[in-house]
Amino acid sequence: MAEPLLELRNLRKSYGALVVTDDVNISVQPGELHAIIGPNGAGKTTLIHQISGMLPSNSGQILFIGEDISQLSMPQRVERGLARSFQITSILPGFSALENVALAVQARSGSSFRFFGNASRENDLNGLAMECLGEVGLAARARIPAGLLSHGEKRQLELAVGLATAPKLLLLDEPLAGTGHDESQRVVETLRRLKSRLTIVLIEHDMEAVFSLADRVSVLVYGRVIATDTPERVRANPDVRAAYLGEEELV
Ligand SMILES: Nc1ncnc2c1ncn2[C@@H]1O[C@H](COP(=O)(O)OP(=O)(O)OP(=O)(O)O)[C@@H](O)[C@H]1O
Repeated sequence: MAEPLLELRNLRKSYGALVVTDDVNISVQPGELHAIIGPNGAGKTTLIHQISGMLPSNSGQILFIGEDISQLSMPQRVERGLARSFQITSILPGFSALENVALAVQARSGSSFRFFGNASRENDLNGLAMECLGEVGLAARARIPAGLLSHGEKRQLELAVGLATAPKLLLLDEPLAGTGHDESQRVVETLRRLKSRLTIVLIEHDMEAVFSLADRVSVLVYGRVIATDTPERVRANPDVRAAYLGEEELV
């Protein structure tokens, strides 16, 4: 196997006596879509927070492209190409879809845009932002105020904002949550397109989507990884099936 793009080594997070992620070891290969599934409260969101730098870990290491990034801040991780999609709550409803993405492009580009005149700067920003919107299938909705987009379109906009940071790896926390059937199909198609050029770590409760998109799946139960394998093998794994009894159906 190639050198992993992202490697979690013995990662752990606890709140007092409650151990939320416990000795987590996961390797994400370049180009793969690696899903992390698990019953409610298994620690999936906490793990994404630890990887993105939103939450410090109690122990363990996070290696990204061979570098130990465990002590880096969230912006430093984004700079290195490790981004998470921003939640709907971070979208500015009064600004158009294009402006939302352009702001994210500007944040990434920092000073490099200062040297352009205003008009050309705006053209460059908008051009890059339009590319991101095009990738998620929202180009036709670029001028609509974000607050007027449907729920599914807002989730696509979150993806575009994530893409604006030019990531090598995108962390996605439940991108299908709250979407209807048609909308979720659109987001799945977008993810299928993105996975051809990006490495993706996906947390998702929609098992149909997970099993159709993922190259490999890690299963987290009570903060521990009980299996990492292809979707077919994970689905057939008796420990995984037992962990899911009474939970979401494993399709
Ligand atoms: N700040 C916190 N303080 C104390 N306990 C917390 C905190 N954040 C999360 N937890 C606990 O950690 C456990 C894992 O939560 P987490 O949200 O990571 O799980 P999850 O797998 O993402 O769940 P879900 O699938 O329901 O979103 C839960 O028992 C939760 O109550």
